[in-house]
Amino acid sequence: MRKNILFVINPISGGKSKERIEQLIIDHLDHNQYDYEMAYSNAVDHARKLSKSAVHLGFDVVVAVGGDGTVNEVARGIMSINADVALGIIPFGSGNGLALHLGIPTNPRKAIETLNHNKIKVIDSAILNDVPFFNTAGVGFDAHISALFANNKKRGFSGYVKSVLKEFKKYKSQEYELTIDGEKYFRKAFMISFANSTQFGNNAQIAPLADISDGWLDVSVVKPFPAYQFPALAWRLMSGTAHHSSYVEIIKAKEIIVQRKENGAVHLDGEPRELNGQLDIKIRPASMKVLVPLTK
Ligand SMILES: Nc1ncnc2c1ncn2[C@@H]1O[C@H](COP(=O)(O)OP(=O)(O)OP(=O)(O)O)[C@@H](O)[C@H]1O
Repeated sequence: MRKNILFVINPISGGKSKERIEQLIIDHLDHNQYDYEMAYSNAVDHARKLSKSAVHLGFDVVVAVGGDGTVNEVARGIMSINADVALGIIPFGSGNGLALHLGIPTNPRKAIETLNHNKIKVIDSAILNDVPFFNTAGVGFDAHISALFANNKKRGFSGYVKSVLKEFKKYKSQEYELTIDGEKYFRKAFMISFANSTQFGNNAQIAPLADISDGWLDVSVVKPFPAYQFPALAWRLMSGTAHHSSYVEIIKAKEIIVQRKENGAVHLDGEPRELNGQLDIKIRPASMKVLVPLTK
């Protein structure tokens, strides 16, 4: 049976031109299987609305052409109406954490070909104060960076690295009270990630043992560390060995309540939100269908 597929293209994600994408879709999508349409998001939250309308209209697949923020909006749009509709991803962001975790090629032609294979993986998602996320959420330094980076017109990896190095010198770790599945943990932390997948993006693995379909989140607490340890920790992230660092503690969780001494930025899939007071994070097992490569 033929399927209807909508491509939701974020024109600004990753600071990358999307000029070629329409032609690549025309050339490489299997037109025997799919009737396609394309739409461009024009502002924050528009991709969610486009995706929601597509599901209302009976589309079978909605594809996010962008990074984790676009994936988040498209997936939220799907989930709000009918979680049986599949999410596709053509990675075009700065980090592309979920796509990289799922093995979706960063080459756009290959990512389009992945859609033709029709292989579905059912993944978990999670909610933070009722807002869904699919890859990682967090508080502390990475949320602070995502808040700064969101106001920076120049997206992309090099801008990100510059912000990280500049802010690292100034940032102060904070105290948190975590209630993880009923048990209390008091931690001073540089940052805390609530990881559904292994990585934030760019293969930086904050929770190397996370499994996106196991019904658990990995809470990864990065403790305060001396500046000279920064390169060693960065190496641990990039080599998938963060769990072996004495500065990293990882706790499996289904529900986490976070109390903070000071309010501060929170990120969901890399996009910042100002959320004050208590944070309540819960896993939603097997709640989203994603088109993935045959090998996954
Ligand atoms: N036309 C637009 N103008 C401004 N912002 C937009 C537009 N369309 C979408 N957005 C917003 O762009 C934000 C960033 O998108 P996205 O996260 O996909 O890219 P990225 O941050 O470069 O990649 P990653 O999250 O993988 O690092 C999203 O939060 C989305 O709401």
